[in-house]
Amino acid sequence: MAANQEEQEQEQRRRLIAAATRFPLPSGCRFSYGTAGFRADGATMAPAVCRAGILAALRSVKLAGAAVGIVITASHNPIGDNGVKIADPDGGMMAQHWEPFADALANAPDPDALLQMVLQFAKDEGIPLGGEDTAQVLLGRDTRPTGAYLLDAALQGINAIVGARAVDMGILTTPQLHWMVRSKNKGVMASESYYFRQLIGSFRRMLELVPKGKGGDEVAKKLIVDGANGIGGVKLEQIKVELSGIDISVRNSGKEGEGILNHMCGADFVQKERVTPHGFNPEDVGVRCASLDGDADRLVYFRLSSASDNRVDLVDGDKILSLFALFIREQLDIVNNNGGQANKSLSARLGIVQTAYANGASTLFLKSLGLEVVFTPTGVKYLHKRALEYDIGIYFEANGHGTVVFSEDFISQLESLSNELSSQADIGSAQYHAVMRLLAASQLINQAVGDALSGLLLVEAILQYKGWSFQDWCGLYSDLPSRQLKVKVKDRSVIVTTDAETKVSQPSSLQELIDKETANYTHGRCFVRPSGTEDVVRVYAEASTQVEADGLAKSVAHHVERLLG
Ligand SMILES: CC(=O)N[C@H]1[C@@H](OP(=O)(O)O)O[C@H](CO)[C@@H](O)[C@@H]1O
Ligand SMILES: [Mg+2]
Repeated sequence: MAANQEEQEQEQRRRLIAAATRFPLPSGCRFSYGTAGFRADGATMAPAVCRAGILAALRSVKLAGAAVGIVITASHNPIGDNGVKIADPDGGMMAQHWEPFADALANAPDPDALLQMVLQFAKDEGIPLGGEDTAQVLLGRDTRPTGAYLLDAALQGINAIVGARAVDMGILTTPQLHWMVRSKNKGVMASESYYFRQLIGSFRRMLELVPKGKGGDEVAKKLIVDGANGIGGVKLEQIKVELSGIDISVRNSGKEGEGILNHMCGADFVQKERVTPHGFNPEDVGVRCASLDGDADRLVYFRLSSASDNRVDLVDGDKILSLFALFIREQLDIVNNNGGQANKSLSARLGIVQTAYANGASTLFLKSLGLEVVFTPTGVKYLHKRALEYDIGIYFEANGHGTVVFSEDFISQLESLSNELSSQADIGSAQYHAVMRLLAASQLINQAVGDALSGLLLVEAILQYKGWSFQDWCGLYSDLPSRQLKVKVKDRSVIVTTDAETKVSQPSSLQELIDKETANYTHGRCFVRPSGTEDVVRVYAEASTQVEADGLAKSVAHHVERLLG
């Protein structure tokens, strides 16, 4: 072995031992890379975050030095929590087949075990350690107080891999960081100002394409946004002056003294509690409002129904998805039915992706439009992957996380059609406008991951295009009453599900009981699954009245307790 190579190997070993020694794993601590990466009390997270740094650098080396991302956030969870997740070079979640290694690495009991694990994994996966400039990792974090400390732990993890370079992108929304990773690998400027420019520019183009006479009055342009006292509010404050054609005021904006992150506010709170967030009052009755979560990757809309209490009419992820689907279908129809010239039509497979938590009324509505609707297990990584199988894939979780993904092939079809039409002086035609709207929408909506800021701007542009009020949108269909319950059991992994989590395969007696209970209710639907982020079993039930949905959820929860308690 060349002396130089031996030195580098020794250096690699030394660095890994040093990093692991600096952040020892407290005894009894166990991390699991779930749907949202590692997540726990922020004060206990440093060992997992440091090891996530090592992991991200290894992933970049494996992928020939392509940029990989690390986000330090615990999303909608309380301010004391924190977490870490890794973004792959395409801006999506880390490939699932690396998750078992992520778990093993995070739980390596001591520095030597960690070193052996990394060396073995590198050998098995063919990861060449010890080279120069072999990896780059972009880092972002949200506004949590433990963020700076954990960022340092992540940096030390990354620097434990020889040849890895860490780039701190600053305090960002989660989708901004995912966008930057994707952009970096596509050779686009991966800066915040470029991200903002893309959002602002494509939003402006969308508004320019609103038919004359639509677009609504000043009241329709008014929007109040609950920023969850997190980073989304901060960023929206930063760009709102540059967004013409819309009048945004931000509450719970994350400014000093305005309130606590995610406390009595934010998309998760509004969607679960169905009441106004902190900072809203009776004067807001009837105004269109939106709510972001703590890292701004979830978005829901709401309206305070009356001045006498704080209940809201909710527009959740399912209804945002429905609005997007209607809009895109309409544009495709305009493109394909205009003039009927076959050489100017677009063949596009449009697919809708939901999970079992999607309200049954939304699925019925989408299917009644003739759309293809498919289901995946819970978790963005499953939805996003499935959506990529279409020319245009639209996915949303009911809780407000989702986006619209366009295939590269479809984008080039759009671009050549727009060139063809403009060269034939067809730029005044409805067909040309529809093509331009689809192109602008593909620029506006984040292609890497669900993004509350870009989703909000697409919603606002579509409402103006359609000349729709909140009421028009909300009235697309009526949600079936539903209830979600959590059940604490000894070991939630005992439950195994199938058919996109809609059926329990083990213990089989449990599915029989669920079927029996469900049969007692009109429009009854019920499923149970172990949570991927909390130590609970979740029960979801739907029925034609709230009392019935509550009754079904409760009786099934009892069976879960009795069988697995
Ligand atoms: C019912 C529900 O809302 N589940 C959430 C929650 O997952 P669970 O596996 O249900 O704990 O957190 C995930 C990550 O944020 C999110 O993707 C998912 O939708
Ligand atoms: Mg989030």
